[in-house]
Amino acid sequence: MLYLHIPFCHRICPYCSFYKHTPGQTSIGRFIDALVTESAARIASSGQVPRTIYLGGGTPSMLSPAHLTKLFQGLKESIDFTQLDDVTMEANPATFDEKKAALFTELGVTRTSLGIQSFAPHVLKTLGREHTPEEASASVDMLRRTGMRSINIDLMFSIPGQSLEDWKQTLQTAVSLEPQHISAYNLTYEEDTAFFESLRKGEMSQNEDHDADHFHLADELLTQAGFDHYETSNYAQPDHHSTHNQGYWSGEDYLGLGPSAVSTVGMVRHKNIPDTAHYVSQIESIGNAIHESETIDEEAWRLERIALGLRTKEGIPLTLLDSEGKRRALTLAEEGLAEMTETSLILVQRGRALVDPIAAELV
Ligand SMILES: C[S@@+](CC[C@H](N)C(=O)[O-])C[C@H]1O[C@@H](n2cnc3c(N)ncnc32)[C@H](O)[C@@H]1O
Ligand SMILES: C[S@@+](CC[C@H](N)C(=O)[O-])C[C@H]1O[C@@H](n2cnc3c(N)ncnc32)[C@H](O)[C@@H]1O
Ligand code: SF4
Repeated sequence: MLYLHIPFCHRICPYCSFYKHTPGQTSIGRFIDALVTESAARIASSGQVPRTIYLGGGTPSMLSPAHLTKLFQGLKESIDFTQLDDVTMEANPATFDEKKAALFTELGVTRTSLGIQSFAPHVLKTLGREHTPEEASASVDMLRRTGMRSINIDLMFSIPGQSLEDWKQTLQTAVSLEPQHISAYNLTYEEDTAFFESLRKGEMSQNEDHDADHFHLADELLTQAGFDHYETSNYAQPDHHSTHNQGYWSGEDYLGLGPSAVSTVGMVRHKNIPDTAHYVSQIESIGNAIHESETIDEEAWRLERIALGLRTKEGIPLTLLDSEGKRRALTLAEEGLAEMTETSLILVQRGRALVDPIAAELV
């Protein structure tokens, strides 16, 4: 698995804590050279043969056709694209036209994840998004017309000012566009964001009842529309589950390259420097941009497997739980929040909305 971080955005959304910035004076050509150099070097030194590639960000779709072509040509020098199961690229509506959409497929992208967030104009405004609902729908149509194998739509819920009816209409519009995958994220107030600051000042407030109501509505409506609710925030049509993201949840090794990207190979986690200018100069001078490294001990690994595994519909193997955890798991089953099989603990519908506090209780 290979993750590549493209840190550029046209505008910074007030809820987003991922590493990103406007391009400013960055030489994007030099950045792409650095990413290609780093990919070849880290693939060779780790012995990892990627089966999936994920281009995230930031906003990879805002790269120009020439820069996208340069990036993919460079990657193809060290990666055999015929051996890949899946190549995902994140895209924002209104950052590509039909010609660029056709180029995505031509270059080898098989799955596009579109950050639509909402189809309600007032919610898009609260989120500081640049696109209109019409542009979002047009982007989905454009990708489909150019033969994209799999289209994901990212949506967000429990946003201040978003009623349950707004959320229902957003879900219905998303379903009517017939994407193969929908991600529905509960808004989180991440530190160092404008939303977090508004929450701290009391200008925004969190409402756990809204969180649960919006979660259950998505579960009901999307499941009825034929989607498999395979992870807390993810719904897929048959055979369109994200293999790359499933790799993260099941604890596979992965390489994460580009500024701020995280890798985990053989219980060692590396994080690249979250600064594009430093990233480029370090790759050019010493060939890597690793900023933090840690060996994950067994206990930390166990806790991570529980927190991520409980989010999936397969649940967690009981062998991950200590005796106290097993006792708590039995209580969860008695309370109707989980199901215990001979080998696994799986959250049932009522428990799935409470996955984070339940995971905290089990460890
Ligand atoms: C890193 S963003 C990149 C996608 C793309 N740039 C965009 O904005 O459409 C990936 C997704 O994470 C989700 N996301 C980002 N910040 C979030 C937050 N604070 N709470 C919940 N979901 C969030 C959004 O749905 C977003 O589409
Ligand atoms: C929030 S998820 C959205 C996934 C999307 N819903 C889908 O189905 O493909 C993707 C984001 O997670 C972050 N991300 C994923 N893998 C990463 C890694 N290895 N290192 C750093 N960030 C990563 C990036 O910001 C990326 O844009
Ligand atoms: S949500 Fe997407 S477009 Fe908005 S700042 Fe984050 S990465 Fe950029």
